[in-house]
Amino acid sequence: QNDYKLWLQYDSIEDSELKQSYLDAFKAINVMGNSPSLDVSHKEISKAYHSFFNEELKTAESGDGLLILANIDQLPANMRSDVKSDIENINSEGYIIMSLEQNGNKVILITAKTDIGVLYGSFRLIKEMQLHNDLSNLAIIDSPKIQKRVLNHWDNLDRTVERGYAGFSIWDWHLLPELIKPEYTDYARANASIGINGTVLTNVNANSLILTEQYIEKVKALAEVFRPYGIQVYLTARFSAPLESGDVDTADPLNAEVRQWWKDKADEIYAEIPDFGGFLVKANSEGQPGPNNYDRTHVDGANMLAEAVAPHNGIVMWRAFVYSEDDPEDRAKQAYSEFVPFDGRFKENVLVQVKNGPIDFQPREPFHPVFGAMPNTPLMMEFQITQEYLGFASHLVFLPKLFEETLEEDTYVNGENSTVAKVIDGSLSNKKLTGMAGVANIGTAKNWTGHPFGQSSWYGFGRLAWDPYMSSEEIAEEWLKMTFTNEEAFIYPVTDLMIKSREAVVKYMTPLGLHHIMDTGHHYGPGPWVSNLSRPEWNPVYYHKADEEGIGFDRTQSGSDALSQYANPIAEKYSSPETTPEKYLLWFHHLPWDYEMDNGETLWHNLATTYQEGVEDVEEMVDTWNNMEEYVDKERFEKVAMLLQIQLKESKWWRDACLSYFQQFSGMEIPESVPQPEHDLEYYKSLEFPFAPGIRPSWE
Ligand SMILES: CO[C@H]1[C@H](O)[C@@H](O)[C@H](O)O[C@@H]1C(=O)O
Repeated sequence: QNDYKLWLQYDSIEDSELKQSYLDAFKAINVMGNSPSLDVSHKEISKAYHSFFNEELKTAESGDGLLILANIDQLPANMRSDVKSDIENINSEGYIIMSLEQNGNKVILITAKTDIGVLYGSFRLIKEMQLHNDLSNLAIIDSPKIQKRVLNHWDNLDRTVERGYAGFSIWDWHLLPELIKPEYTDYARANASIGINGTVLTNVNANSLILTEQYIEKVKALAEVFRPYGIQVYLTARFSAPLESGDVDTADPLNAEVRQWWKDKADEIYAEIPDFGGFLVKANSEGQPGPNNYDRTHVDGANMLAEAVAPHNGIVMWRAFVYSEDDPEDRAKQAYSEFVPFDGRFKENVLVQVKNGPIDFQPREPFHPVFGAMPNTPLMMEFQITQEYLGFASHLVFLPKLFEETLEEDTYVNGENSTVAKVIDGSLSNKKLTGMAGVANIGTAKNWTGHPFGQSSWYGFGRLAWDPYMSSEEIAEEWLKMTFTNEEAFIYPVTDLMIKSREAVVKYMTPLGLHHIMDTGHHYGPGPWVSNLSRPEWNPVYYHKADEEGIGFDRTQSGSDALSQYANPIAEKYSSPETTPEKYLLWFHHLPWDYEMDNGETLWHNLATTYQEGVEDVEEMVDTWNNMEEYVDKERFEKVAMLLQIQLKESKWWRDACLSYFQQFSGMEIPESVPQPEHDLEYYKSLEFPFAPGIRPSWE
């Protein structure tokens, strides 16, 4: 029950002084105007009120302690003038929450330029109470800094979820449009509460069936549930859909009939779903069709779709996650070389969607060099909330810490302080269209995300999409208070646990800049020995390049020269191992096992001790959590405790398997402070995981 409610627990407020102060400030509600979004705002506030105070929220026209909800257009003139200058400072989704005097009464006003702004303000007021903040003198003005804040569901129409570890897809296509599950509304509430305003319902490895009349009707039903919550639906467009429909015999983006097909398709969708968001496209990547099949470019493909949705204010999110034959020696270079030459040639309503790093959602990657390198193209950030490479839903990893690290990185393209966050919010080169996408970790699991702490990464993604300058610590604290309890003796240690969890996973999986050494195609557990996958770039050996000489990927001039895709001073600084941050050492350099590091010890020694530190970090997480029993309900306490034991066991598995494997090449002893591996290498190699389709995608 608790676990289902996510961060919308609305725990009853027990502290009598606090409760009284809230009841003094907030006695009744007056919703001015009428709309579905105002209705759901009213409903949500009433629900929270009842839950906090065990009292029904009354409506009233006036009086002391009144909460007024109104779009600015509905406000009486005197109140409008009270917030006149603030209104100029918010955007169409922003809101104002103000304590005001009215005819001798104290009231709280939530107002905005749109009803969705009022809804966001309503969730904010509720949150102020969840956080136990003071309500007596409110002056909150807030607007999202990024426009398109979108979840990407890698959900297939058969309800498997690619890289999903929390059950099946929540979209019950078979029973739609008739059966509208309460989960759809709860999904919308949760997303609206953190400002997510878009959802791509279908997998980027797309199925063109979703674009047929039968499915559009189902999509429409979901769009209707989401609309009052300010959430637009988007679909993935399979590039070969016109061809597969049988209407035309090509999908060439420069073919007139194909262009017309997409225009007609867009018209058909918009006739049913007038606020349809647009398309997300994975083209010419991992077996997906695309414009290259017809010797056309990504620009040709994206612009064709952009033209089709433009009359309806739709957008196209065109993914930069592509491979290229041009730089076979280094996959990290491929997206840059495929996309940067097209800078400035995409239509206005195209966002190029770029993963945070140049490889693939690793525990740690340097930022993607495309950020900053396409000043004339709107770039959308793509983060992965589901933990494909980070222990699935069995490991506790608070991802906002990872997201924050990327957003804070300095690209230096316009001098110092040209951060990735500024690329994404458009401020660095004055972009009109901005966006951030998160690959969802949501499924039919009773608690939505499998691991109870997986909810915090969903929550944190939403918060960072709203404000990419937020600190991950603040996010963790908010989430913990809203999800569990406000007790300080719980909040401080568990915030700390969450913050450290990200570095822990880096240490016990891929320390010192190692990457993509996970097992075969499912990516669960260690597999540094894997070398038999059909594409060389899918094999761990391609990335760590361990041999008798050393370990690491040389991306300097003497190697793949991927470093030259970054601006100076990065390119210069990272060209020598001495001046490369240790966290990226083996990302950029191939170094001998006895290379001496800052602490005077060899690379091998540091590799081994860092693996061990990762294990010790998890031990600390286990201890911290075990001390929290009195603050958490039994069900969630025990679930997290058991999962942490799995994480501990698997951190040792990672350490032992990787050190056994790498030791064959280093020929050096495992330092004394690190336990000897429990098994021999053959044992680790022999472990098999027959994961279900979805977790292991069908394109492999
Ligand atoms: C949806 O496909 C995924 C694929 O499962 C995954 O292993 C890889 O990380 O990225 C692909 C992508 O982002 O397109």
